[in-house]
Amino acid sequence: MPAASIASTMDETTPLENMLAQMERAQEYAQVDPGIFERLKYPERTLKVTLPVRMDDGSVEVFTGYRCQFDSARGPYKGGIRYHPSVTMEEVTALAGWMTWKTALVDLPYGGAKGGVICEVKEMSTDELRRMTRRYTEGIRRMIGPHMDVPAPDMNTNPEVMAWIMDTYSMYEGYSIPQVVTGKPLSLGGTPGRVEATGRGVAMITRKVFDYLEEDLHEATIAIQGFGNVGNWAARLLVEMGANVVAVSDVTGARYDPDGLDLGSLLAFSEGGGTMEGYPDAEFISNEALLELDVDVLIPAAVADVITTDNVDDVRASVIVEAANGPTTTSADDALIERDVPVVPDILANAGGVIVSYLEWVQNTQEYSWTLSQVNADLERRLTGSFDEVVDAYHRHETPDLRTAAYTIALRRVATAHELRGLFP
Ligand SMILES: NC(=O)c1ccc[n+]([C@@H]2O[C@H](COP(=O)([O-])OP(=O)(O)OC[C@H]3O[C@@H](n4cnc5c(N)ncnc54)[C@H](O)[C@@H]3O)[C@@H](O)[C@H]2O)c1
Repeated sequence: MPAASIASTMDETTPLENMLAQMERAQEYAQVDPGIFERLKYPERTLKVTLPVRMDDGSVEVFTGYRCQFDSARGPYKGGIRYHPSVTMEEVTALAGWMTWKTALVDLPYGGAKGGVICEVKEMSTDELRRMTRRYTEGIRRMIGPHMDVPAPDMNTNPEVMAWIMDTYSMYEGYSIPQVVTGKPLSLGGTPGRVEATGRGVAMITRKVFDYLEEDLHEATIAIQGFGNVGNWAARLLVEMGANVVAVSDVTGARYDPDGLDLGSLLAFSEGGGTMEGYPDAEFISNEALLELDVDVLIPAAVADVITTDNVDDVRASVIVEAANGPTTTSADDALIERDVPVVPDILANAGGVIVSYLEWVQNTQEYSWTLSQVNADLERRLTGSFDEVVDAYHRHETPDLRTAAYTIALRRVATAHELRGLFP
């Protein structure tokens, strides 16, 4: 059983229940129209697709996939596609809801969506993954489109997978439509800066929260759960900013060195296909132990529901920056509020990815391209501006935490769009 599922069964709430509780808590401050608030608790639609795929040995395996479109009041649906054994319709719905609040919080002209396929990519060849991706794209192609719903990468999907989706969609339409997905390879209309955007945003937000707390990021100790796209870029950029990354993990476990890890060697090892379990240096500890390290910053950057009532009392970090979606359950949040531990919520901390996805889509739509420094400057402007808005709302509304402040802003923006558009018909 994957660790993610173990964590969720031990805790009392699911990601969807956590999201609804986060909305309820913010409604006290957002005070949006009760009818609109009721509407915002449910997705507009979710498609379940059955995907028969020819495997390399000639057999046929049948996969299940989903695409949930949560809300489109502010613009086309936007959200990643995840390949993971723990994908469920309920999890995809929560992730689509979080995308809705995230795009609203950072003020992008988008709604929210999410997709997922239940599969174990480590056990599949590239050809099998490509055939599954094409079949999934065929399954959801009536829902997606450059002005309708624009997918992007998430866990275990990458620019190559986006290229297959773009190709399959374009084949059906009869001409090339790069802007149907973001996170594409550079030579297919991808933007410089997209691959590292989420990790860069996490690093920028960590620096920003340190400035806000009037603490020095230089030499601050940092533990990061998950050393995939988001975790490894956040680690590199935080080290560039002078911080001390002392622990990182993947699904096999964590490596810990209180004096700071040799990140270059870890990156080379993992890029060569190595796992934390097989890495020869630094102390090997469990993912659970990483979450409980006495560090300045804890960055969960893997799966949902890892900070729960079971371990929250043992979490000793002074600040938590949520790079993963939904890493903290509602009751764990209550304990962190009680202890005054600042948590930068996922819908703000990991919004760098969707911001640069938006910049990619804008470039594709305008058939024009930007430089890396233009992209990074725009990312920083939007993300740090959103952080300031959240801090302002936190003080102005006297919300219990930054998450409630972020949701208050997001709920009001989405509700205003619904109010202005009116109830159909
Ligand atoms: N990629 C993006 O642009 C993006 C944007 C916003 C949010 N996120 C979120 O960030 C998180 C990580 O995404 P990613 O793109 O880096 O994925 P990834 O697949 O590149 O990396 C995931 C990492 O988590 C580890 N992992 C998987 N299951 C684990 C478990 N049960 N316990 C501990 N570690 C585990 C993997 O070994 C890997 O190191 C996800 O929650 C995702 O939704 C990603």
